[in-house]
Amino acid sequence: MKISVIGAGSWGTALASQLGLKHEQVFLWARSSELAKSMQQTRQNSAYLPGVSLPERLICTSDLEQAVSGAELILLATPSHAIRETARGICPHLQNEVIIVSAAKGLESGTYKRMTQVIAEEIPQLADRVAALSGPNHAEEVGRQQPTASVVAAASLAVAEAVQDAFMLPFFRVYTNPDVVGVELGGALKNIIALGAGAAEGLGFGDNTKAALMTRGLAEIARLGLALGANPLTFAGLAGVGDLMVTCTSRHSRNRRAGMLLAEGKTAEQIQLQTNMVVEGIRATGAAYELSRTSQIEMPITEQIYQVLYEGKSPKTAVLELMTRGKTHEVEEVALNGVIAFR
Ligand SMILES: NC(=O)c1ccc[n+]([C@@H]2O[C@H](COP(=O)([O-])OP(=O)(O)OC[C@H]3O[C@@H](n4cnc5c(N)ncnc54)[C@H](O)[C@@H]3O)[C@@H](O)[C@H]2O)c1
Ligand SMILES: O=P(O)(O)OC[C@H](O)CO
Repeated sequence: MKISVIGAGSWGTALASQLGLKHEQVFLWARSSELAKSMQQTRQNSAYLPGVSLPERLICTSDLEQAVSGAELILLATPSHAIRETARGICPHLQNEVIIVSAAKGLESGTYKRMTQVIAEEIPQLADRVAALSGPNHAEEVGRQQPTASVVAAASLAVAEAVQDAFMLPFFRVYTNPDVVGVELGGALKNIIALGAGAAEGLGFGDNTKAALMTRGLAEIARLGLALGANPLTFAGLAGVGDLMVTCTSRHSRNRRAGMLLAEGKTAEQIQLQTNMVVEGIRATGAAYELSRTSQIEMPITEQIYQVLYEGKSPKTAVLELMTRGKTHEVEEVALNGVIAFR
């Protein structure tokens, strides 16, 4: 089986190196020919995942046609803002039976679409063979083969199981879930709450504050998810609370670190310029804020983080406004297709 990983950032590199342990023909495509050459020679991606050795048989290339032609499984691991152009770029080189997996966690700016929707639009002939991989997965730990659980979502069980089979290793356990909407929204929206958790930490607040943000953050993620057609139970799983926990607390999280910089008074623009790595939560906040307005869903934490990122509000004021907003109930049950969900 030929597998291609498109995008040689931290996540693409970690997943390619994992797949290279299991499959004979694995290609890792980097946009930069220098990076591809250096990875091929040194067996390291020192720019994005230093300290992780790439398996000998992994082929690193910047030739897109070489990477994808004849592949049976293609993993798109660029940042979410590059997924549309990446899907468009691979399209002419594809064979019919290929499965495309999105590893990106974000929503498209302007359209607010999920990544599998974007891919299906660009490669319509494969719309029923597109899946999303998500969960509490930091590249730095997967690259070092630390026990990790992940979830693959696809409308077709056969597609989800094919991806599950391709990725399963003793240190990487993959579950399937038919709820593509919930899995993708969980992965994209937790980054917003992680910005808040980092900001709270940067302001000197402790564990109570972080727990409150994570719990109420999950409530608003589930509220929007429900409105957009997700199964609310997905948010109790790996792509929901699992990823929220890891991103809000891990030293590896770029979104959490970005939040800490917000607390120091840095702007979103300054934070992006300070790192070569993507901070998905910044764009996701804009998308979620617009979605919450059009769906008339209350997302107070997202709204405050939006105002900090895009309107210059101070994180301290945002915390005060969250704490002093009108009183409300914690749990409101709603019935949805026979499932009891919490609002
Ligand atoms: N890093 C992780 O631990 C992790 C885990 C799970 C999911 N993800 C998700 O995976 C996606 C990629 O994240 P990452 O951590 O690998 O990012 P990264 O910042 O480490 O690397 C991004 C890579 O994408 C490349 N890139 C940027 N713009 C591009 C474009 N227009 N076309 C092609 N390539 C482009 C960069 O050159 C770089 O190689 C994100 O959506 C992220 O949320 C990351
Ligand atoms: O480093 P972050 O904040 O982009 O998070 C990476 C992954 O999404 C964690 O699951």
